[in-house]
Amino acid sequence: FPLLVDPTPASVVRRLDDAFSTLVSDDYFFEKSADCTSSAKGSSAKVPLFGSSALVSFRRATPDSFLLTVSGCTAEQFGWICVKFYEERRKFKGLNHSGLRRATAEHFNSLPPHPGYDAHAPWSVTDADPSMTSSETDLASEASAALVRSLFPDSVLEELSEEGFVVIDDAFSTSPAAANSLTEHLTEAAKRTNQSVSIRTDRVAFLSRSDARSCGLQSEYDMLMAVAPFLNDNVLWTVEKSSHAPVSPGTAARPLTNPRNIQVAEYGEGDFYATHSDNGLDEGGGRRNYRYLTYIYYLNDGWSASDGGALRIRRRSGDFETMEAAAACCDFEDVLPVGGRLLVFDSRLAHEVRPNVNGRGKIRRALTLWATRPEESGARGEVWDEGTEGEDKDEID
Ligand SMILES: O=C(O)CCC(=O)C(=O)O
Ligand SMILES: [Fe+2]
Repeated sequence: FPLLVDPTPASVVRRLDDAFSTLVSDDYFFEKSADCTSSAKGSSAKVPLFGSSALVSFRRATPDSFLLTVSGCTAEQFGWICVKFYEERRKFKGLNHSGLRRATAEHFNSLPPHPGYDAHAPWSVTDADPSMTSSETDLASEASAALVRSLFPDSVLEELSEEGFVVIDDAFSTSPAAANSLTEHLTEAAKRTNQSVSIRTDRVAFLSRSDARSCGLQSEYDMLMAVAPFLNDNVLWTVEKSSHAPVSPGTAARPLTNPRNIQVAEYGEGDFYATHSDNGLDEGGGRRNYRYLTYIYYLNDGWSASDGGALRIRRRSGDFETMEAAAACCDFEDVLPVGGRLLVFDSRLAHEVRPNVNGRGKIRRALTLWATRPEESGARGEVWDEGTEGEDKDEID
């Protein structure tokens, strides 16, 4: 689909070419290789996730238009590549993205969400951070598997299954300097989400393992990634009658899959997130996505009740259609976001982040990962509202 640009000063063309090169060299989704050309006319890259033939190229078609071409992949993979570019669209300021936007919306309206990545046992750092040596990644993989084993004795697994959530204190000790370094990352990468400020006011970014490493948070990243492999091996998974056929790479025996990136969120003074479910019911009675368990690791040294910012979780609130009904019916527990605390809960449960009211400008920070369970979620595609107001306001310079 064509991406139009008008007018086309040489500097804009260069900037767009550079944006494409930077995107494909920085993102695990793409891979530059010998047969991927980069010339005055444009450049291309492979998409190893979708096999050896998937290719994306970004070329100047006419003096005032660019063409993004995707080849060698299935229709579903094409949809995922469109989503990827759409997520990165702000790097291509000045282009008309309506074709890309339409393809992304079509994808979301007709296909299920991304199933996630295989949750190896033990969690293998090598795949996530190929720039490290194999002895470094072996050590990190073993350390995170051992840590998670120690954090999830049977009593914790039982509590999680009975209550739908469990709080694990002193899971890890993170230096305040590492936590503070996230702010710099958030300034660069971060965004307010597309959700309205009446629902949430935090800022989020997604960190790859090398991003996490650059903030000194690689062990925290590994710990979060190692939970799904541990649970896959240590929980007796029951396949319910309603289950869908397994969606690769999830299987009936090893149902949890991992995303590649962890979310970091910052709540400044007054910031909050209203009652929501990370995987609520949609209009058709299915689930909105594949999320099955939410884990949140808090980075806030010396946080106390008077600072606010508790995560208020509603017991047994997974099957309510509206959050108002869940909040009215279900009693809650307030979990303070104290440093080193790991909270694990059923992603269906209603919860909210109470306002940060510490009064001293202290930022509340958390790392979040959602373990996904494709075959059991019942999700069939997210509802994508093409008319989302204000979505693209900042696209044109
Ligand atoms: O930071 C927290 O405690 C929870 C954040 C949350 O609910 C979310 O990001 O979905
Ligand atoms: Fe949430």
